[in-house]
Amino acid sequence: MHLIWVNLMYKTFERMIEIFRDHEAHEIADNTRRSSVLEFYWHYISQVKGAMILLFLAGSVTAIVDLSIPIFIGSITGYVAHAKSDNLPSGDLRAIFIMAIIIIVVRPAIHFFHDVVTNQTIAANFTNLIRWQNHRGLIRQGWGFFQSDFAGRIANRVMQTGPSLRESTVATLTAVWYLLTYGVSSIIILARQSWELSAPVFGWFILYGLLMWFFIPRLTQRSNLLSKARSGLTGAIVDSYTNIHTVKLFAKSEDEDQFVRDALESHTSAFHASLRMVTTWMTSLTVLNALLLSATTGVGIWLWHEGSISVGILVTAVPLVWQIANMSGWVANNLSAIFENIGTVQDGMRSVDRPRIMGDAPLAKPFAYKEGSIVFDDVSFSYHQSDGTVDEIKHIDEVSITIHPGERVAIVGPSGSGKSTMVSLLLRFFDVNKGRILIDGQDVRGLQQESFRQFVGVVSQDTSLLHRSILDNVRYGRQSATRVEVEEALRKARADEFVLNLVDSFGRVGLDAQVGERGIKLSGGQRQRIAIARVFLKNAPILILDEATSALDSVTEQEIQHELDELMAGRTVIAIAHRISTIAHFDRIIVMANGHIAEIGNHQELLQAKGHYAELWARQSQPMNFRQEAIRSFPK
Ligand SMILES: Nc1ncnc2c1ncn2[C@@H]1O[C@H](COP(=O)(O)OP(=O)(O)OP(=O)(O)O)[C@@H](O)[C@H]1O
Repeated sequence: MHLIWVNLMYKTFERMIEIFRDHEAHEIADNTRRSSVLEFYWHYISQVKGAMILLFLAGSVTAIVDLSIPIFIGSITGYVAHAKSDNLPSGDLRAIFIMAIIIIVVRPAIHFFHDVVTNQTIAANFTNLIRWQNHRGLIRQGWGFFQSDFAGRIANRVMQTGPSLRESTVATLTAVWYLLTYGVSSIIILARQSWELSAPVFGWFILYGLLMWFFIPRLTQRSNLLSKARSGLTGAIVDSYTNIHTVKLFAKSEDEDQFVRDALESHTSAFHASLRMVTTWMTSLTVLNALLLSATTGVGIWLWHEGSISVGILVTAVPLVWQIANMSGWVANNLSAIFENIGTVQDGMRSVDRPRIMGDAPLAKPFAYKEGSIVFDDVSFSYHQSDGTVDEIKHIDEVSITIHPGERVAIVGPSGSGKSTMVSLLLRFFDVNKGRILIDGQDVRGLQQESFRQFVGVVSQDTSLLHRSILDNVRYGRQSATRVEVEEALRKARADEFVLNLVDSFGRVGLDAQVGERGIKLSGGQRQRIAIARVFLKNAPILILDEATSALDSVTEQEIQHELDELMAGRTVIAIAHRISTIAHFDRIIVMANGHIAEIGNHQELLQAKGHYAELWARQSQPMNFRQEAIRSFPK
């Protein structure tokens, strides 16, 4: 029965902050400008004001209750010094009784309240509210955003910003506020007895303030550098693990060691620099506290000797300042943690508090599908360089083409000629620098991106899968699909057989088997077939096939090609291919060279033109002729 009440009480506190609250209104990445640190803090704190006010009140009451203890010690000493042991006046007895109640009941109760608000209400919920909102903002960033940073570093920033922001806020509201409440009250209490007695505490506060003024900016700056070094280190390590295949393949372990070693060395020296500052700051405080204690004791004894204060006041003053000295170490620890955490938050802001790249325009409209026409109208585009400037090279150069509804168009051309970039522009992963791209007469820049991408099925070159089950991966094409529909899509993509035999390390089989991070437990061809199954399931009216069957053996490719041809019927298709034989039957073929359209026409027309395409065709046919020749001349 008791347990139920205890659980209920904990639950009440745990539910005070709703992590997934009203998130659309709180997306920081929607900001068009970057926030200051204070604005960034306020953005999150303002969402949990109630809990923060409770924490603030609990901290204030704790300081006042703690303050009463030296006062009571002083009072009791006073009573004992003047009264006889068998005859304590009833007023003194009452005061001792009140002190007992405060120590035995009130103090534990208020500490419990403080802890329950800090731990149950704030710790987990506030941290994860920040992480959730930051992740939501980041995942909506444009593709280009993720291309220009380490995934590990971005993840580290999302993970670190939450706890650091929470810890620094809680420490400010508890430690700093405690010291202020306790210290100012002490000065008032001592000054009411004698201003000389309060002078050391007063002086201590001024020197403490000066120390803070000197150390805080330096601590912040070094913490910033430390945090940056930590993110860089995580990024370097994660990058090695992510690309482990390349590392092994090229026997680059030594080089990778050096790469991570460099990052670790930068981190160590940033750490040393930060800790040097912390050690100097702590030592200065210890000296300051020693001065406070000896000055208060000296002044107190002198005043008592002069007869200006009683022994009770002297016995109150010494533990009062002793508590300030004790706490100042704790507060200093908290302060250095606060600034280390502010540094981490500032580092996190480099990823989290960024204007959204390639977000929807403010008045973006939902896409209205009509018949699937696509127009590239005098499109030019250059990628941005890592310093944010636009590359001088035109990666797409004044391209104009109209693709009619239901038309199948192939794009061929040498590597780096801009084929995939054309597709990225159509999907609005990047914005054109000149011209416009229209789908069904609607400029993609004025459309809600998710609304038109719903109508486009894409099999891309990079067929990495999510670390989830086969079922979840295929359902990425259409969440509402039934298991039977998923099985049918897998059958069409010739993936049903190998999926049936899949077993993961937890014994899950078939559709429920997990595929491993980025699908590495599957072969390249198997991953590609899962990606094709997704597109079968999505059943979108516009298809983009970027080297969709490049990883397949020729038998499987032919089998799937038949299903793909059926899927393509009546849909607008753009297919990128290196193997021309797979697209020779398309309605039109575009030959790209250095970002522009070099040739355009159907297979026959392009062969007759005797240009790049004809040359490419001849080259690709050659090995086959040679092979056939070889087979013919093979001894029977
Ligand atoms: N994210 C990027 N940032 C900067 N430059 C890029 C980026 N992606 C591609 N490029 C450059 O744009 C040019 C065209 O690349 P694209 O990927 O469109 O070529 P492609 O014809 O699809 O090549 P492939 O056949 O090898 O896939 C290349 O010079 C490439 O270096």
